[in-house]
Amino acid sequence: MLVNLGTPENPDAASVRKYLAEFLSDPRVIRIPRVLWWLILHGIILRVRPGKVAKLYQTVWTDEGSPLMHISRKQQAALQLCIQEKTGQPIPVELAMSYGEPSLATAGRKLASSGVQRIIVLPMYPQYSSTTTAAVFDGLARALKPCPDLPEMIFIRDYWEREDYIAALANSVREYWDEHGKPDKLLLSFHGIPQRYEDTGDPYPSGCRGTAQAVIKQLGLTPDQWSESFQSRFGREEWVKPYTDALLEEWGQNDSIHRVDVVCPAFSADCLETLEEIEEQNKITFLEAGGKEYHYIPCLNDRPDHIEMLAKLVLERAKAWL
Ligand SMILES: C=CC1=C(C)c2cc3[nH]c(cc4nc(cc5[nH]c(cc1n2)c(C)c5CCC(=O)O)C(CCC(=O)O)=C4C)c(C)c3C=C
Ligand SMILES: [Fe+2]
Ligand SMILES: [Fe+2]
Repeated sequence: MLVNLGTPENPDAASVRKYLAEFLSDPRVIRIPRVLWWLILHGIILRVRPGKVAKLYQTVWTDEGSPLMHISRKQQAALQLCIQEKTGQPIPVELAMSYGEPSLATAGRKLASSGVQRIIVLPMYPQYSSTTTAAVFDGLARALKPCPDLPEMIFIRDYWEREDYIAALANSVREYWDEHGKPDKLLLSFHGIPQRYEDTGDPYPSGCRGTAQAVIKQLGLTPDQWSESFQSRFGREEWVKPYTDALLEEWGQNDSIHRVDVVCPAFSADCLETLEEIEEQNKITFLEAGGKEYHYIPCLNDRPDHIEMLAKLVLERAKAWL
């Protein structure tokens, strides 16, 4: 079972409101006292944000729907094919989303009721976070509550330390540079979390820093040729730094930095946060601050080396079962 975050059904305010209401009600995501948060969420955020964010979704929406959903479906199909080729067995790959459809409940019950007795759960987050990976765990446990006969389950916690994952990332950057030349700076921009979450034990930022170090080592870049940063802040509290937008603004003003390339290794699939925030908004930030050239390097999506890596990851865990 592949699991990703989820996305609105349509790029309109009503769909985005429904999606945000579910996402932002998860105590793994927003950690402030429930009653206070309920008042803020329903009193302010869900009145103002859906309309604004729906417009952003419209800029990245495709004929096949939300990029995140469309790419997740392609990953699902490619992984199923790859596993079949490797094992000779038609092992079903189900797709589920933490928020929205196909929900963990829909996918979990479908598998359980079709007689599946062993499930490998693969949250599509290379770096573990309490806000994402643990939310999948909670959601699955909740979804399976009505099920009297639980299947056996393996829950994959993270996979950023795998050599083949790091190699796929490095390959994607190298291939991009073969075609488009090299930048003055490579920015590895990861989705952020509040600093308070790291301070109270969420290991996600350290996983991101570890990922960056490993990729950079494979690319052979020197310290002046790259940076890591954290994007997609939400709310007023301090998030993990450095902030992607602030760093790009600073680089734009720097006369010796003409071209920047940005890659987003915390995302296994392109989505609003990469295609709108990084590819569109932050490009404007960098260019308006004085930068000359800005390139966004896509996520691993359904690249063959990504799918191959995911298949190996899953089959290694399933070894005792096959
Ligand atoms: C590594 C993955 C992610 C982490 C960690 C993460 C933490 C996190 N996110 C929010 C708030 C929002 N995120 C939103 C979109 C979004 N987030 C991720 C991934 C991670 N989030 C993805 C893949 C997406 C894109 C979904 C899509 O439809 O394409 C949004 C919705 C958009 C918006 O309103 O801006 C919010 C809100 C918090 C608060 C958080 C950690 C505490
Ligand atoms: Fe997010
Ligand atoms: Fe965002």
